[in-house]
Amino acid sequence: MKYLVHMEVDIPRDLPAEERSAVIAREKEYSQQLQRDGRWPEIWRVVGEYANYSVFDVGSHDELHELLQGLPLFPYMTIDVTPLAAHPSDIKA
Ligand SMILES: O=C(O)CC1=CCC(=O)O1
Repeated sequence: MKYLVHMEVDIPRDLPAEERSAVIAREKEYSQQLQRDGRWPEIWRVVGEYANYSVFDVGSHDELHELLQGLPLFPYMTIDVTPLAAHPSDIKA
């Protein structure tokens, strides 16, 4: 099942710089592991914003929920999820 996910990041300004760098590094590692195993096939920066659009390819709503809750930046994010279905005009389908 595929999902379009919008993540907007808002890290509090008073978070110490070291903690900020550490959480961003953990986020990158977590994300790249999911990209490698195929569950996070697309990630795109939104131009001019600390936000991304991502595509997740997972087995269930519950699995996606667990993955999103596990994001190191989860406490600092606003997340919107759109479930995707096949389009009848898609020539790949
Ligand atoms: O920078 C972002 O958009 C938040 C994020 C998600 C995965 C990652 O590495 O950073």
